[in-house]
Amino acid sequence: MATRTDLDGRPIKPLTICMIGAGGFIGSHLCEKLMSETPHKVLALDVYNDKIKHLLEPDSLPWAGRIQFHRLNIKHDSRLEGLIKMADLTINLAAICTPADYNTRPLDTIYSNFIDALPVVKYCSENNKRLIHFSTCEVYGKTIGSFLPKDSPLRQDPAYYVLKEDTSPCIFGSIEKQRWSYACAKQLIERLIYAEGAETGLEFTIVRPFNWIGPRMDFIPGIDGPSEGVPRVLACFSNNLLRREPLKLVDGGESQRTFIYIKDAIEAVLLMIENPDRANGHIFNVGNPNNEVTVRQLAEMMTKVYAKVSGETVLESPTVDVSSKEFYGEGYDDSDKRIPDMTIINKQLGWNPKTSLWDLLESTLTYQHRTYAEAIKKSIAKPSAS
Ligand SMILES: NC(=O)c1ccc[n+]([C@@H]2O[C@H](COP(=O)([O-])OP(=O)(O)OC[C@H]3O[C@@H](n4cnc5c(N)ncnc54)[C@H](O)[C@@H]3O)[C@@H](O)[C@H]2O)c1
Ligand SMILES: O=C(O)[C@H]1O[C@H](OP(=O)(O)OP(=O)(O)OC[C@H]2O[C@@H](n3ccc(=O)[nH]c3=O)[C@H](O)[C@@H]2O)[C@H](O)[C@@H](O)[C@@H]1O
Repeated sequence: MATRTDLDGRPIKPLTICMIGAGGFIGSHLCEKLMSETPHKVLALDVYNDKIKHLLEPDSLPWAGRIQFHRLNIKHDSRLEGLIKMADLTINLAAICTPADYNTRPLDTIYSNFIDALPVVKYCSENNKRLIHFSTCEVYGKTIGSFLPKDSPLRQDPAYYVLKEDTSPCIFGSIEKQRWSYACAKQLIERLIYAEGAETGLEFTIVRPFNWIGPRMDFIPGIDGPSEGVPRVLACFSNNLLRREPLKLVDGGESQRTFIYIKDAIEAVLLMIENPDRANGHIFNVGNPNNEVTVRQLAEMMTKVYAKVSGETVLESPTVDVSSKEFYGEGYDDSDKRIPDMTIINKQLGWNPKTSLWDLLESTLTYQHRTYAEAIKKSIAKPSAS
């Protein structure tokens, strides 16, 4: 492998990275990238490893020896500090991060996103280790514009909706709206990390992902996850399409999101890893402002793309409306619109997303069809056969 250089032309020394939550969606893509394109070593920590099995076995893989899996729960495992000490850099991805959990399991959500992250921050700070912590775009909550009258011309003014790391406020709903337990816990851990940076000199970078999507995201209920489980929207809609059911639009599907292809986002994380002087002390939005749609438009586009990649016809009624109470339960609320400002990441790392929503859905739904269509057919056929 040729010597890698950073954005300032300096050679990059091989690093040892302690990656917590490496077995999840983002972790699996980050491990894949680090193994195939860099000389860095990864200590991969997680409770599960199904999504990175292909990187761990067999022993003859070209990167064998550079990735080591440690099955552990950071809630209660004394090995954590030792592993952080062994590494040059810690990346913390571990979290409960599906909206269906925020209002039904708020205690677990708060513990996972705040309390369980505390020792990680402490060990990094005490041992002078760099930390890249995964937060979320949900810390912005609702836009200022959402409080204006529906017909206010100010709603068209980006100052009222574009989300900027150093100036936008964090606007959450009332305590009864337990959906915000996640955003609030993430906000507090961000504030703690920032304070460690200011008071004790912790070298940190905070990442705020804006709806990263792609293969291996979450699970398909009843196939590789619980039948009653509710994953994030990409997996919910994929599941509906695979089962030839209408896609469920929560509260009319009017909320807006910007979706980014996981592979574009991972490029940004790699730049952060390899350019500490440019990334330390910063909070970065990582999203694709050009890929904005309403959830209804996302459903329509996924329906069209899935018909193309699977060769199946589209249902007569491809979508159905459901209330948020019915779908998520009491205490659900929503972010209205999420457009990331890209000024800081552009200035510090020169990074820009590349992939259009259509293209990322085409590659992702091709993967979903190839991975799950047969298993779904079998699971549907089973009950009637028995
Ligand atoms: N995917 C996105 O677009 C997105 C958006 C915003 C924020 N994030 C944040 O990025 C991070 C990773 O997200 P993801 O989409 O990969 O989620 P994910 O659920 O796929 O991955 C999280 C991983 O952490 C592991 N984990 C959780 N608690 C643990 C514990 N106590 N000990 C050990 N491992 C534990 C889980 O087993 C899982 O494999 C999370 O912090 C999430 O809040 C992701
Ligand atoms: O990915 C992100 O950036 C963040 O956003 C997600 O939050 P959200 O975008 O609300 O979660 P999704 O489950 O992906 O839902 C997106 C929208 O689709 C809607 N939805 C979801 C599922 C469904 O079947 N139908 C449907 O209309 C939701 O109500 C919501 O408005 C999660 O909070 C986190 O994983 C993460 O922090």
